[in-house]
Amino acid sequence: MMPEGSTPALSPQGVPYTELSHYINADGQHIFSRYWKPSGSPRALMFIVHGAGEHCCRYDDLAQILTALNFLVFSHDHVGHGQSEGERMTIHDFHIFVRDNIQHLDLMKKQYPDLPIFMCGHSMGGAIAILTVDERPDDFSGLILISPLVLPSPQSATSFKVFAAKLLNYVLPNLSLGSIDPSFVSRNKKEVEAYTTDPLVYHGGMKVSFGVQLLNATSRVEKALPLFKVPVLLFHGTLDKLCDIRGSHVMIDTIQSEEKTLKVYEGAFHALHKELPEVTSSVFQEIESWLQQKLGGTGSSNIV
Ligand SMILES: O=C1N[C@]2(CO1)C[C@H](C(=O)N1CCC(COc3ccc(F)cc3Cl)CC1)C2
Repeated sequence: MMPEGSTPALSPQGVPYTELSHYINADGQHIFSRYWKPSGSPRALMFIVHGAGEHCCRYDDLAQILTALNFLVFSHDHVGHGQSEGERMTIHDFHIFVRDNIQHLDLMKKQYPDLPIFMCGHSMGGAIAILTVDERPDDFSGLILISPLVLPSPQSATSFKVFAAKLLNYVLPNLSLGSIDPSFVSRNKKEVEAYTTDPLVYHGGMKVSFGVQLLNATSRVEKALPLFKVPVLLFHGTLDKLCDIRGSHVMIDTIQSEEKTLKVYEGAFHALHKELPEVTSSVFQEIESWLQQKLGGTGSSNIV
């Protein structure tokens, strides 16, 4: 029974959190979490980190591929996103995303203390992933990045816009910089349609204050790269207009990891895991073989 007079906390969609898997972050906010479990006992954990304005349930396809490899996949909606609490796409310090990531990581390490852990981040989620691994390098066996935010794209952050954003942040932090153009997300029309019609995706404008936090993130990422040693598998499309492919080239040239691979997809847009079939199937195959090689041996459900 709920204590006298208190109503159950509801998700932004009006669902009681008692009915949703979630954890409570350091600010007391309900963070919607998601788990995809393999049929057999898991041989490793994969922590998926979503990007700006979207949510973790958009990673169902990737999660299915991974559970078939006997990975237990877990993720959550960042504060201000999807089914988690918090004003939509509003953050006063980018590190909050990293802090909440580490809390979820520690919850899962407690439950599965002996399993290797990998992380996969897309776009802004790539920046969050890089900064999470940078804080806990010994906790991760590898990092997969799908068009990560390392350098802001010249479109979204011209030097004037950067200057204006930082100045405006003091006077009009809630001014909108405009919303993400769905046609930049993918060449796959069905995926653009899915993105545009997804009620859990935030389609409002990006606040100046959020843009400034993203710029903070890119400078923190650039400072972290020279000390980065975890194995990395990177993917980027040459026609990505949302996150500059130069960021992935800078990353692959700067990190100290012995194992580092960058796969470039000619002509591809931003969300490579939701691109034209030949791109997305190639990305999933590359991820599968990279993980199998990291874990040594097949271990997939079909016995060969
Ligand atoms: O499938 C997917 N992918 C998504 C959506 O759905 C793309 C989105 C995502 O994370 N980003 C795309 C937009 C980009 C804007 O960047 C800025 C804007 C203003 C500014 F001042 C400084 C920067 Cl850096 C950040 C990263 C996740």
